[in-house]
Amino acid sequence: MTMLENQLRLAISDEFFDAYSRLPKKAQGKMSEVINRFKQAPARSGLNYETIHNSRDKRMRSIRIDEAHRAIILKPDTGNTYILLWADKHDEAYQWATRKRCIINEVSGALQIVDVEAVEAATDRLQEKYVTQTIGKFNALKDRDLMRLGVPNILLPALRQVVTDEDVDQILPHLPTEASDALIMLAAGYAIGEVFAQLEKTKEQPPIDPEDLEAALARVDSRSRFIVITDDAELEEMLAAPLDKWRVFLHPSQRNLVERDASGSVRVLGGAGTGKTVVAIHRAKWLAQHRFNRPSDRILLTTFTKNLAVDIEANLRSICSKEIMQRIRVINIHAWVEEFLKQEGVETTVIYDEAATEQIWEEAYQIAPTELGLPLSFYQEEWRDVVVAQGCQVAKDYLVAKRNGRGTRLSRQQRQAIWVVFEEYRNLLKERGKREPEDAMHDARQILATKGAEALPYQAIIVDEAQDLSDAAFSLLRSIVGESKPNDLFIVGDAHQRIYGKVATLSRCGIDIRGRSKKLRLNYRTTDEIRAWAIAILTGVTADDLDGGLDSTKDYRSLMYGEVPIVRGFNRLEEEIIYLQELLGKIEAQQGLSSICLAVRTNKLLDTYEQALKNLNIRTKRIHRHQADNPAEAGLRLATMHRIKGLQFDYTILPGLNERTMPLQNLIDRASEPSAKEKLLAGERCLLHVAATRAKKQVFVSYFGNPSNFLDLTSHH
Ligand SMILES: Nc1ncnc2c1ncn2[C@@H]1O[C@H](COP(=O)(O)OP(=O)(O)OP(=O)(O)O)[C@@H](O)[C@H]1O
Repeated sequence: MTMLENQLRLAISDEFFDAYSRLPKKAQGKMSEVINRFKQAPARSGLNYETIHNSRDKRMRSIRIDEAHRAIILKPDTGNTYILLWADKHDEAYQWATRKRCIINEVSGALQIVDVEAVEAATDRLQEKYVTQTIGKFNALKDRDLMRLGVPNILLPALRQVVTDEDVDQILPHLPTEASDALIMLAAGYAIGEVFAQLEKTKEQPPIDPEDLEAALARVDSRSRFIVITDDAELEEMLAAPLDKWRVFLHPSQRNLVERDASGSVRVLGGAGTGKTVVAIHRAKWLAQHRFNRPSDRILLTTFTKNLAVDIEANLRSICSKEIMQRIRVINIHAWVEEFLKQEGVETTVIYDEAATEQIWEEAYQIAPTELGLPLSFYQEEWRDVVVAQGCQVAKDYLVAKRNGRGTRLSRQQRQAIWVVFEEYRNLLKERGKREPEDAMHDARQILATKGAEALPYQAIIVDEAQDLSDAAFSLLRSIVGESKPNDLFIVGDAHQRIYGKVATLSRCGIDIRGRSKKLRLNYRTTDEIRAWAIAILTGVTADDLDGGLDSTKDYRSLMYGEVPIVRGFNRLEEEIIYLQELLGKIEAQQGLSSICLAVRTNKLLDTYEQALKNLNIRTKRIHRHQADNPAEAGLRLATMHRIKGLQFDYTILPGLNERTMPLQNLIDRASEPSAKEKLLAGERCLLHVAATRAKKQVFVSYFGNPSNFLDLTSHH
């Protein structure tokens, strides 16, 4: 009899997969056999379900894996759903089981695993701390409301004792993930109504049956930690490879974005590492599977950087069938535009490197009105921040363009006089068969306007790294997918990570996200120490919400903890290199060099470090633009900070953070006016923020000579 025939079902918790991956290889093999036997016939499988004495949950049983190891399974009193929870050495497995209880939250309906012992200890600690009367931070909140947000009953007394932010930190590790999200928001000062609204819990669940495991497992909160096995092949696969949890377990805030119809375009914000890319990938799959599944349907998943597109495609492949993959096109926006123009017979080279336009700028500058006395850099900034940013094609566009954030005031006549230089620059480019990316996008849009969106197969577009796309890019994407319709655009981004200076406003590009804007708050990548350090780098930087409003980082947290980034200073490069050599040796002894990325501000610096490390016989490997990184390949990863946007590593090493390198002095000196300088400085801070947030475990920062001014701020952390 198979599982389905006798209606017995097996659910597995996310923690089980962690525990399983820590078992010795042989025990893993045995464990798989046990699962298979269970699936054949749970009641008659010959498996011995041992009761666990002193267990806080009477339904916990142990099953023998081999001589030394046991698995813990929840055997239901009623119903047919068994839940596999843990695997470990005999004594440790029993200890785990005695501490835990599996409960169905009576208000939220989620199935939750609570470490009763740890919760009791935390409650005692807080009660001892506040023996005298104090006003708890969350006292005004009703029990029922907290439970609706996912707080288990048993944690309410502890929560009532919370006074300071440190107390909140004590509680967070014991909460189910949906409730930690809510608590972070409450601690950051959100009103309960706002928390309900943002976490989509405005409606109370219908009455909950606290015995009905199956109903509980089907709820979105439970699905962040349990999977009901319906497909044997899927299970095999999950057990065979070390499980990337993002493939299976989505946070409720993530799943609510993925598996849901949207009446129009959606925008998702979230700090570094909150799973924006994960959500984009799952969304593409869901749409291709459930919404746009005719053979001719196509979904475009686009990014700003080429590397990330390559990486995303590899990840997408790991969760999609071949058939679904055929309907999803993953390509960075610039490559798409070049390909499209080529198909349309437009011969042009798109130039991405600003340095490559320098010569042409100088030629155009020859005709600049001398009476204005504006330096070339002024024209270049004005071009980038006003003309290109707002897609000005003719003088009239520029005359009415907004010049927010530009310091020097210009009269109408002056604008007219200046426009001549821009026109000349554009013409010179065209003469040489070249185009700037934004102009190429504009041209592509013009072509589409005559052909109509029906000429293209795309039913939906998903955008990652939206913060680096311009108005021209979004206007083009709108044309590609056609008139507004349900599920048309799904846009994820984070303005704190904007490193190419382009600011778009979606509403100006025909993209209306009102009522469909969401936020992700839990960092799944880095430790909270790295997150806090990287946020401190952003001091003074204001971030927008991609639609003309503001975004904040006050409710952005990580639930993993580790060491604060280590900052070391040296007098000379040679000394820094000796330090790096030692550091690399230490990490290599534990984990191999391929888990480390060394990232620096400029290509020139990268050459310097590469050479120095080669001289020391340290194996290195540069990160390529066109190739997904193969973790099996040996060697320390090397890249510029720009190149690693969207990627991640166990460790990042950020050397050469000297006074004149970060911010890059040559760049800052070119600013023609204070406001332009401010903008460049903010961009440099964002760049360091991006680099620091690539690390999962640890960040090592160093400099030689005088340190970067950005580092001062973080020393207080
Ligand atoms: N639900 C989840 N469960 C487990 N891991 C997750 C989950 N969501 C995301 N992650 C992991 O968190 C890390 C960061 O995810 P992702 O790259 O999607 O974040 P991001 O928001 O796009 O980051 P960034 O903006 O910094 O590039 C990845 O290792 C991913 O696998």
